[in-house]
Amino acid sequence: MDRTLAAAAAFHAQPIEKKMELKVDNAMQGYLPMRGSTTRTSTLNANNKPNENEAFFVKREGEAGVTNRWPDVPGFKETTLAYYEALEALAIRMLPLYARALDLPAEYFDAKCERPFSSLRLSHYPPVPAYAENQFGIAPHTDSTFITLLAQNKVAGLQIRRQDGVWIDAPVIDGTFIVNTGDILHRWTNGRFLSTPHRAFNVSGGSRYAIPYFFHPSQETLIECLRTCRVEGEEPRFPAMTTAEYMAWFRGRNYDHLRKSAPAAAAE
Ligand SMILES: O=C(O)CCC(=O)C(=O)O
Ligand SMILES: [Fe+2]
Repeated sequence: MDRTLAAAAAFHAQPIEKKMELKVDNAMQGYLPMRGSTTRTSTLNANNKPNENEAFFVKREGEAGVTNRWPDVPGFKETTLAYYEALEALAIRMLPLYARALDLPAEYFDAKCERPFSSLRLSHYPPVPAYAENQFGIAPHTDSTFITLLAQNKVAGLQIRRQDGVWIDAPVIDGTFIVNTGDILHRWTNGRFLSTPHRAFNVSGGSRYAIPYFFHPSQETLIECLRTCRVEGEEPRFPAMTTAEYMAWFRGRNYDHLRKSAPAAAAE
């Protein structure tokens, strides 16, 4: 955790020209500049201002279609890949908990998440002394994931929205992870599991880094209402879509460099 947070700091400390050499591509690999995203998929808030953060994305090394881009930062590749592997293993170990909680066989999700279509995000939130109206470090949203494993931050700033609509500060507990349920699990369970609304600011006066690991099922896995999540005769609330289809829609809306090529379909 500490080493990966340090790698995030080292990456973002580079001059902007170096970072721009690895500018994010259509597969969401590389560097997303400041204000390069606006969280448009969110139904929580009319997000219309770009997010006050910059980020670097690492995808699953060795996965078909993945060509990670690596900066000239000593140890960066080794550190981030080791962290990636450890978090992938942790997420996979958690799958039986979800399966059992949904009255499914413990191994139900294992084969569907064999090659997780995941990513690691290394974000930098520069200090913003006073956020404007409707401006955030990252705007209110839910993640697209099955689950997100978010290493606890040394610098507070993450807030979570309770079901009654009140935003609360996520408690900072050293050495732990926050596990956020994402939209894929929400859809798969026909809305039974709620994806966690959250947002972040940085009013600390110094830099803030975050290293969420976004865990998704395999690309070809069909996310279709689980049989234990609806009663006989009830219609699924969400159309069935593969992980890859869902992600294409999600990214097309939120990331400026992908907007033109975004598929128009499938808005909820
Ligand atoms: O900065 C944080 O603590 C949360 C980041 C986040 O929610 C995201 O990148 O999706
Ligand atoms: Fe998030």
